[in-house]
Amino acid sequence: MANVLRNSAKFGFSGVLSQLSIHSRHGRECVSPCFSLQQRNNSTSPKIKVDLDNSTGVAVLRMQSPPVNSLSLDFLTEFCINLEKLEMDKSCRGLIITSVSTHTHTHTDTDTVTQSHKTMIHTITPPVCVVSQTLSKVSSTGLDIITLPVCVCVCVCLVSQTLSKVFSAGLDIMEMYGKSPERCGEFWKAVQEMWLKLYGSNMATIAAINGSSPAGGCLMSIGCDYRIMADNPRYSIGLNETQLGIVAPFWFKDTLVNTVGNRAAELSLELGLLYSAPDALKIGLVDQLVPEDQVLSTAQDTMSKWLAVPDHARQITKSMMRKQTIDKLLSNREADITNFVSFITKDSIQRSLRMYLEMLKSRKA
Ligand SMILES: CCC/C=C/C(=O)SCCNC(=O)CCNC(=O)[C@H](O)C(C)(C)COP(=O)([O-])OP(=O)([O-])OC[C@H]1O[C@@H](n2cnc3c(N)ncnc32)[C@H](O)[C@@H]1OP(=O)([O-])[O-]
Repeated sequence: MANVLRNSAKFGFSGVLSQLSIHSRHGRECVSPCFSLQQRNNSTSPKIKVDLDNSTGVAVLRMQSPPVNSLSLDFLTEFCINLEKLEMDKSCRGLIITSVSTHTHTHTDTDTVTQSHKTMIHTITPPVCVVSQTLSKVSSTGLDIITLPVCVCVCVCLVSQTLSKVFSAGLDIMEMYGKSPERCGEFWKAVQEMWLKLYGSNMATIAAINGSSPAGGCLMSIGCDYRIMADNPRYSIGLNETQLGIVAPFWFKDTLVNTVGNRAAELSLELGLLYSAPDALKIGLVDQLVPEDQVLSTAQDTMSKWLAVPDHARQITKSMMRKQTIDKLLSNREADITNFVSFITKDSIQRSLRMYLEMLKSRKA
């Protein structure tokens, strides 16, 4: 739809119609899907797993980037590639976004070292199991120095933490802290791209929020058409940027206003509020609460209702509702990047981010 929206500025509303009729996947032949396991297409990348059920036309995209599904440049790039692939796949009409509820990420790596040579393994999150022909060791630190015999082949097996408490912790703060202006600009462009692709998607999109969803995680959720959240007192959702001393850009704000209305958005943004699930439901930040173990099945049931509406009618309506908001960013993209870079690289903002990171770590300790 992003393309359709872009073109529609040129062609007017009838242009949207004709564009959509070209892009419409099923027109009026909308069959209420049953969620069988037939013809399943799978795609797994390190941080994201996608299962597309061709019999229903519904894809489930699971974020699986420990420890908290933070949105790094790599993550966002993978996310956008997956979204684009699904968007181009005519058999895919609906997308559910969720986090893996219990996650076991296995990674193997090999290395050759000489006697007494100390190898530092950086990229491990605990618990970690390091296995070699002569060594078997468990580390709880995630950062270990091991001494190995001559030319031994090391097999590193990583079993990561579960992600059961988090949908997404939002933008990866490490991407905004201590980075060059060029890198910050590249990162911000990827954040824009994620939102443009999601908010303008032709697919019906549902966020199955099975964990906390602050800041960028909330943006991803409100970028979808519908939100179902686990009714768990530990989870919260909201655009809490001001709590970090940073400012949510206009298109975060616009998306929130479009979701909860001006007054609730004003309170929410200025105070950087994180809402409990019931409070999020009360202001309309999420549409439905369900027990945690029913989040995905409810999303699938709900999706069948969305897909019972003829695609072209739903897409044109979505376009009418979102086009203005999307166009606003499209016509200010470069200025928005420049603005973000000059803001985020300021000493005072960097200090705020460092304090926030320290707070996160001390809270953990
Ligand atoms: C203009 C810009 C707009 C900005 C938009 C944004 O999205 S700004 C983003 C706003 N986002 C927020 O304000 C959310 C901040 N995060 C949280 O509130 C909590 O982490 C949680 C509730 C998501 C999960 O609680 P939990 O008890 O399950 O987990 P835990 O707390 O123990 O964390 C585990 C590890 O992950 C680390 N880490 C965490 N988040 C981030 C991050 N975004 N990035 C990077 N790292 C992050 C944390 O430091 C810790 O590292 P350590 O010590 O192991 O090296």
